[in-house]
Amino acid sequence: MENSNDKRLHRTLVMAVVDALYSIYNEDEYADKVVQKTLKRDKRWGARDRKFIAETVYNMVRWKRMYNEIAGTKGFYSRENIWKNFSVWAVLQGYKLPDWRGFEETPSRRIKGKFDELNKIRKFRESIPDWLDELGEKELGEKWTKEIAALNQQAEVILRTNRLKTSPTALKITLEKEGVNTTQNPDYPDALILTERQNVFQTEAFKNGLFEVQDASSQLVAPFLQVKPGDRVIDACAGAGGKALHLSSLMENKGQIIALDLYENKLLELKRRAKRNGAHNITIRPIESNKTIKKLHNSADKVLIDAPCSGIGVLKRNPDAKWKLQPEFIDEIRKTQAEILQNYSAMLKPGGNLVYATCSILPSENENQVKNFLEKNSNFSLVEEKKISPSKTGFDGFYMALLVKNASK
Ligand SMILES: C[S@@+](CC[C@H](N)C(=O)[O-])C[C@H]1O[C@@H](n2cnc3c(N)ncnc32)[C@H](O)[C@@H]1O
Repeated sequence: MENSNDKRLHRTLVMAVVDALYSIYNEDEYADKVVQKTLKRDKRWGARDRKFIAETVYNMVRWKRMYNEIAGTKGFYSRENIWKNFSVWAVLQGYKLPDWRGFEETPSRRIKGKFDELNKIRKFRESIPDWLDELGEKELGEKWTKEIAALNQQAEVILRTNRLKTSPTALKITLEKEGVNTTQNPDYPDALILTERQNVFQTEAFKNGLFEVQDASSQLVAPFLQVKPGDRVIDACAGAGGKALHLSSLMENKGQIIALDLYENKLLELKRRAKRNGAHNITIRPIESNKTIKKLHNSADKVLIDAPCSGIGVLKRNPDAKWKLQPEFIDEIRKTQAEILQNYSAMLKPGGNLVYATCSILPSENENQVKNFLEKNSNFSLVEEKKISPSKTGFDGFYMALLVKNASK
């Protein structure tokens, strides 16, 4: 906790934070979208102002339960309650509270005492709902304590070099010329990690398709499928195409990638991104019914199932998901995962590779799904699996399993 008396709060910035939180809590809007919109509100805001708004909103969402407990504001989110939570945040950050209406009776010493007390209990310390804390402990045992702590750290901004257009070394130099400094990590060959958080979508390098923003763990999924130029690949849950674009780059634009998803709007976004990336070997196909899948039976050399999941592995990126996720949703998504794995694996040719991946760290969405699938499908075998731990890597939590469909059956 910082304790500097010259830290001052600026009313317009605090108002922007309160408005943003109001939208996130009451209008069911995603935190990242709300922050983006809020930052556009005043062109005079400089880099420090923008940083204050973005970081404060994320931190207040991330530690919401802790602030609710201290401020006594559980349950509903009137502006008055958001101001109360804000004053708790400000006291804990060492701000000298200005003489504004609403701040007069803030009990600074009691706030600090209550914080120390609650900090001893994991569900308060990590600011998560009871059910999530119970589920994490049930599934991961002792490991949960470290993982949830890591998932509460702010995510770094990571770029994936588009090798269809450039190399990581060349991109690093190009970005430096645009004022964006990055570092490399030998474990993630295509990745450039920003040394300082900034908006990279405005760079010419981005507009020219030289990179995409993609977490380091997520960058391990496409290479795990072991594609080669000329393959026919199905990306069965392609969404807006983070992995499909990477596959295209690994395939050097040769062969074919069929990108499927239930939602056409996501695939249309993929198409726009593919154009910017110069990725010409991706065809999009919305899944209209089981017929779409049946027509593709036994047709692919490689299948990627980047399955819909709880997203618990990417909480550092989406802290509002802690409040939006419901246990019933996770129960449903497990059923969907099992169905997808069973039905979509049939699109693979004998001898082909299948990768099942999620951005979850829960065994029930990961290795247990694969184990159940293998028990029912003796014509598949497990080649390798990777469980990516946020606490060990500092990046998102991911799971990926490489399966092969036996050639003889
Ligand atoms: C983890 S996201 C995919 C992310 C994407 N592959 C990427 O790298 O950017 C899972 C995707 O599965 C899609 N989905 C959900 N249910 C599906 C189903 N039954 N069949 C196919 N896709 C589905 C969702 O719309 C979502 O885009």
